[in-house]
Amino acid sequence: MYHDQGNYSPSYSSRPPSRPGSRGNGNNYGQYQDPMTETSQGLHPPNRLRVMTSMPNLSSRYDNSPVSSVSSRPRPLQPTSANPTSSTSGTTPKSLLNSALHFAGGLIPHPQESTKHHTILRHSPALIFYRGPKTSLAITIFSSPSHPLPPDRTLWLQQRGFSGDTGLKLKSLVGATSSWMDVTPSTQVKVSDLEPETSRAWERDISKASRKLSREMGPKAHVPRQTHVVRIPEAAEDGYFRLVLCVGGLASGSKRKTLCQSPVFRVASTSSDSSVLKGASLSTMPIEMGVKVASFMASNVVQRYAAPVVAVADRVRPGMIKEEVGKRAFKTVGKQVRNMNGPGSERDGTFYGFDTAGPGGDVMGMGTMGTMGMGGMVVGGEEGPEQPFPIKFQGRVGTGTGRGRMELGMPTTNLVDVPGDIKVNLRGVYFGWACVLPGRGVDPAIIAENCWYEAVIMATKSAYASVIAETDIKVYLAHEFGDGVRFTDAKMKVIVMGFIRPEVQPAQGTVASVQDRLEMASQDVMVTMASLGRENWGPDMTLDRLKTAKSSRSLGDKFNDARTKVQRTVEKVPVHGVGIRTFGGEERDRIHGTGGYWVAR
Ligand SMILES: Cc1cc2nc3c(=O)[nH]c(=O)nc-3n(C[C@H](O)[C@H](O)[C@H](O)COP(=O)(O)O)c2cc1C
Ligand SMILES: Nc1ncnc2c1ncn2[C@@H]1O[C@H](COP(=O)(O)OP(=O)(O)O)[C@@H](O)[C@H]1O
Repeated sequence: MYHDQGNYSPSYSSRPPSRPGSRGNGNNYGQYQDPMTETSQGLHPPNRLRVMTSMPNLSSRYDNSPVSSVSSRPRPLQPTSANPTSSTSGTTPKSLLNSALHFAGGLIPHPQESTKHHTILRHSPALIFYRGPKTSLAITIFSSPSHPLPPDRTLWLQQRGFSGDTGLKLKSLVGATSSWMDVTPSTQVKVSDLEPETSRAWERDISKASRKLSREMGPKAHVPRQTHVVRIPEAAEDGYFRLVLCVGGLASGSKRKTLCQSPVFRVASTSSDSSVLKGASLSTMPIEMGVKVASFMASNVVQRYAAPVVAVADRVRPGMIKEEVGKRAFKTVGKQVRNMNGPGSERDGTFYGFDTAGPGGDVMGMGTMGTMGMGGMVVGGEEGPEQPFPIKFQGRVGTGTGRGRMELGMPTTNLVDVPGDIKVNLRGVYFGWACVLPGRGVDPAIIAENCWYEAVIMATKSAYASVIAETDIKVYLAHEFGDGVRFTDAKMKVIVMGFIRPEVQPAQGTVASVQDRLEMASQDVMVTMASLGRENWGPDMTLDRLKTAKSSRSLGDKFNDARTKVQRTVEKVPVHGVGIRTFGGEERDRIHGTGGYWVAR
């Protein structure tokens, strides 16, 4: 702790968990909930004829009037944020979009398509609202017992009515010459990694589809093999798509062979979009009515939330994202670290006596390991943090699980509402300073204002399967606040000063023993205390430095700063959640990579 006489004395006494609870929802947009996850209690899709004829009565149908829900299973799209306890009425963007989603989603009556040996079942509704880099589609692949899925199976996104700008973008993004885009999910996860509500909904879909397949093709003609959550790249824009299951065609260099295709689906944002009817056929026409309804309702409401920000964003649009991304020194440093085979990685392995897991796939930037002096106890040089550190951000204290407190005697704060770029770029164990802001959840007698504590910051693989590679951020403050003290919901500022080590992931299906975790944790705390105890590593000096770095910038740089700020604001406004496309989708695609995940059945 800084400006305090208290000694650090970790308490390792075991106490029972007092409040087991959930983690943050992994949503970058704070409290905002994904409209797609709220459909489970939503509206019963009106009958087909009404779709075509009821448009003039929309306002009376959707303005404030709760409409009774007859049934509807959850429509899983986003396993990290399923929230079945939602309202079905009102004029919030989400409830309006829900209505529209059900309104339109029930209209295309082909949730599965089969060939002789393969079936693709679509779990997601036919109408998928754009939700930024997390736009995704869930399917389950079935195949006949004689045709298990080959390991080199691939999934491709094919746009119907593919042309114009979108075509060019897709091509430039994948460097391909055709309109097919490889969207094979990058990560395999276990069923236990899935959000339970979502998992159950998929299982219900699978049982229903299995029964239908048995009736139509004979008992057990096709059996479930894999469920895929495919990330729909932003470059795909609005329009009609289907997924095509193939074998070969990637690095293997072999020719791509089509096995089966998914039912068609529609990706729609609420931006005014001339491609609305592109790719639509007679059988999909009704859905367009739904989309129009949704756009009409959502854009009216969303305008109030997002219009000012989007307007500003549009003015500063050119090149902004490039600058933003270019400024991410993380990337370069991350690469350096990844290239550091040899001394650095060996040190981590032996230092903690574990096999260390490096950053996965597309995760950028682990930060810098600095130099280890003083018998391996400090990170970084005497002159203070090295680029890209210090990195400052803020989050909110979420609910804990009680596990760390009980098992290690070390409670850790699960930080939620952390900016998306932090969750995407940090991966591993870091050290720095943290300050709990006065206000909600904070007893001023226990936590003084403006008090910076030495902190271990853990950016670990997200607890639930997620469409893009994000981390959960946990903070351990090197201070004993007393028995059972919590500051849930408080705001916390964090300054990351340096990188200690990659996260240690024990072998799949196992957890590190309490003793090993305690060993790692106490080593981290010691490195943190020793490193931050040096002259140029204090919080005040760091804050001054951060300020000076800003004030010594040229006017041009400052202008860039301002633009970055606008960009951040845009990213924070839940525009993606309500289906508005902002600029920079392609850059985001590059950052997030193919994304997606799959489970074996
Ligand atoms: C400073 C610190 C570092 C830790 N590092 C690791 C680690 O690398 N791997 C691991 O499996 N557990 C590690 N742990 C232990 C778990 O993260 C611990 O069980 C966690 O605090 C429990 O929180 P949770 O229930 O929210 O997951 C560490 C704990 C602390 C306090
Ligand atoms: N030294 C500390 N570091 C971080 N959080 C602390 C500390 N002391 C108390 N807390 C509080 O305790 C909570 C975590 O404890 P708990 O809910 O038992 O979860 P866990 O055991 O999962 O870490 C934090 O959210 C925070 O409010």
